[in-house]
Amino acid sequence: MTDSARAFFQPDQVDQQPGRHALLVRLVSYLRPYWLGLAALLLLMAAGAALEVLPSEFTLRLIDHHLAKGSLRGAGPLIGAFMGFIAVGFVVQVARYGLLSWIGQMAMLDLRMQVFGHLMKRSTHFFHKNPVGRLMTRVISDVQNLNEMFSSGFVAIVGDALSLTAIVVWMFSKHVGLALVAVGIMPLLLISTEIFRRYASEAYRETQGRYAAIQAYLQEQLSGMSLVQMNAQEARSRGAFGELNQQYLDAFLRTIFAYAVFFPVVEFITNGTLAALILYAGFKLQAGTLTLGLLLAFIQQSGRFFRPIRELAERYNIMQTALASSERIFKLLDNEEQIPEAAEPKPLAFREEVRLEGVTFAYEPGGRRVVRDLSGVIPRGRRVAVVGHTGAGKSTLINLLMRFYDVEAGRVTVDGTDVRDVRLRDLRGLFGLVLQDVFIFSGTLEENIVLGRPFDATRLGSVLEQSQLGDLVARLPLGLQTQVGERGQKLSAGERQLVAFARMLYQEPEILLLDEATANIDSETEHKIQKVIERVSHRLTTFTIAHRLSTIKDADEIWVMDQGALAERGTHDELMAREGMYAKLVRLQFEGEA
Ligand SMILES: Nc1ncnc2c1ncn2[C@@H]1O[C@H](COP(=O)(O)OP(=O)(O)OP(=O)(O)O)[C@@H](O)[C@H]1O
Repeated sequence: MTDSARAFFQPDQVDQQPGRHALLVRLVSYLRPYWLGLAALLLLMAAGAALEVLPSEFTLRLIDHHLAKGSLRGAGPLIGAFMGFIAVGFVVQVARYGLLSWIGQMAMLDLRMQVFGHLMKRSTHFFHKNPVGRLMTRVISDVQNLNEMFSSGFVAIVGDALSLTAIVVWMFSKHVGLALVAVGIMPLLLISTEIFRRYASEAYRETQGRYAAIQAYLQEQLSGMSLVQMNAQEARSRGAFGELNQQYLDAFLRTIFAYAVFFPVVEFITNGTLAALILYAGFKLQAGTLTLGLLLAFIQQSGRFFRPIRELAERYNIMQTALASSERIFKLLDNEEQIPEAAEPKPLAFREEVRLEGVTFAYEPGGRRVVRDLSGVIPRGRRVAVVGHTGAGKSTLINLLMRFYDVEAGRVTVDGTDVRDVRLRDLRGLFGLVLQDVFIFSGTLEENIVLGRPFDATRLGSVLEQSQLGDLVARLPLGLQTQVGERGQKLSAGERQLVAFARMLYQEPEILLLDEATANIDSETEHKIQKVIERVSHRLTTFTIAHRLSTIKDADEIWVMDQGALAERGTHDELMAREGMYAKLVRLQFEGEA
């Protein structure tokens, strides 16, 4: 992998250590709509905690009151009550689990929708900087981590704390000495948990970032697999993937090491405490100040007592992962890279012209100017074509017209109104865009043409005919209802382009923006399409970018771009007579074709 690619796929590091408090406060705000459910959950957890001590109470009574006397006579009500409590405990557990999952899932749904909605408003620039796989991790894994935090971290810690309190209260109420021995372990456990936490948390954060990097790389490689295979780049791809995986593994091994040491240490401490408990009880039993039933009940209870403390580190990790996830999600939600909407949008009317006035633009602030002081008019109903060398800035003009980017200097106007002063959707609604790279959604052919706009069978029929798609539809057994596959893979490149044409015509735009739009179509179909364009361009305004100059000979005005500036403009005949850059381009192409 090259250094630049490596940098692109690196995990997006969060700038600073998270302000935990602020993160938690912000996270909790997502639970606010479900406060009633949360209150019920708290009650259920309190009931669950009270039920925690019941088995020990049962052991104690059964042994001391019945078994110690060598008979189970009269134990019926005790056993009956215990069974009853088990049934109640069962219902409480089910309700608690159900409610917990419901609240968690609802909050996650809200958050996921918010993140997706936020992504939809980001600018093209933002998407060029952030790999798709990484953004997918935000919406899927990171949000899922938050759900884990809610169910296994945050709420579980509250549940554990309630259980611990119930157990400690029970222990002290039964035997202060034994209770002190059991509780005496706590500082030791807490210290070892803290040491573990410090070591593991950094490695854990890194693991998460590395994971997102693998996902981002994988997504890109899978999308471009045919290119990889075509160029025999499998070994290189595998190498790069291996490198990312190795980094993930290294980080992961560090967390595993922490676990490998931590759990035996905790086991050692808890077993030691159990031994101390039995030793202490031995003396007390001899002295007759303790019953066997109480000792067994204590041992039983101490198992429940250690479990939450032991799990604290696990819960902490879940919290840590989730906090890192929330930090990344919030960083994304706080990203404001978007094309700003006008504060007081003006109405948009296109009756006369779209005008570029001294437009200058660079993709990166302070970077190379891709368009330089360019002025031009696209009058309504006219056909303007742009030609020029590769990289001259032709497609960039489309980006500026549709406001995928904003100009650095100068302005773009529609009937005198700056495009920055009108609503984005109004502006973009003016244009119908057909690019060389057509994006097709999975779904049916019809869905791809109508694209969520109101269905109109007559319009669809006319569009099919105009875009020369009718033949294809007639050939397909399911016609318009044919599934086109992911990114339209079941269609040929030319067919995809015809679909893009149909989609654009169905939209009924006022201005057609065509960027190399007929590049993938065979000559015969292209000829037909040119006829369509010609026909619609009598009622619509067209702005065409073309490499094949024969297709734009009839344009009302041709702009010849050179390194971001307009080198020449005029009709085909005028430009040919000028013997300048355009004439040279035409001649070159003519010779090439000959
Ligand atoms: N998103 C981007 N970020 C940075 N630079 C870009 C970006 N898109 C395009 N460029 C650069 O801007 C310049 C103009 O690109 P543009 O796509 O407008 O050229 P073009 O004239 O349409 O070329 P072609 O005929 O090959 O389509 C190119 O040098 C390109 O490298």
